[in-house]
Amino acid sequence: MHFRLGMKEAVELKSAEDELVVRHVATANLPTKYGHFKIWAFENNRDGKEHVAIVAGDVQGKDDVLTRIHSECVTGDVFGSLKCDCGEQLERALAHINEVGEGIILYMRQEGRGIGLTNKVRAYSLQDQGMDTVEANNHLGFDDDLRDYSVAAEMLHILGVESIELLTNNPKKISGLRENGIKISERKPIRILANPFNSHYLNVKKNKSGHIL
Ligand SMILES: Nc1nc2c(ncn2[C@@H]2O[C@H](COP(=O)(O)OP(=O)(O)OP(=O)(O)O)[C@@H](O)[C@H]2O)c(=O)[nH]1
Repeated sequence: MHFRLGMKEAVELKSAEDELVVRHVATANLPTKYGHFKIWAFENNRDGKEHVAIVAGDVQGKDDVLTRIHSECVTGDVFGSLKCDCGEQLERALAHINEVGEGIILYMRQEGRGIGLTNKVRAYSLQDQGMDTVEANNHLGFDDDLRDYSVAAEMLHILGVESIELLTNNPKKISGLRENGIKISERKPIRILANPFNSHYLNVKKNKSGHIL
């Protein structure tokens, strides 16, 4: 059956769609070495960026859902770089959520704290010359951290969780999500052992960027 929309309804529908930043595109099964998950694909209507949620169990309508908001780190997540703590945190989170049997990882395409992969490599090159992670960003003309959590919050709203326990050491993630209407019942620390290549980076995160380490 087809309905023809009047001009007024069509305009109202268009503006409601325009307000949605992100839309859910597809969901599929994702068996992994950490356990069996569902993968939800999302697309940002404004910048076309693709983000995914990795979900264990049925989280719709649930409280205190164990959740990690993970920003993309190709070097750490894919290549096993020892310069940061990203890859290990992602693995820990996947294993932990699988153990609990219910939870969410949002994998946000915010590479390099939002500056992108090429600029992160530029920043790494400056770090090779002695700058720390914050100084390198600033030298390139960027703030330390360009991330915003409104898209992540919208994805959590679409997944239908009531409240979350957030796996993070970063207080800005907590305030950024809360500002966007997400209830966080608890922060769960995510502890990683330092190695000789990332210990300076972790100290800078603690002393300059406010991470709880
Ligand atoms: N610009 C820049 N980005 C980096 C560097 N090292 C790692 N990153 C990025 O930092 C981000 C870290 O993401 P997350 O692990 O989700 O966030 P976090 O701020 O460490 O907070 P938690 O892990 O939740 O405690 C990723 O996007 C990495 O690509 C660096 O030296 N410079």
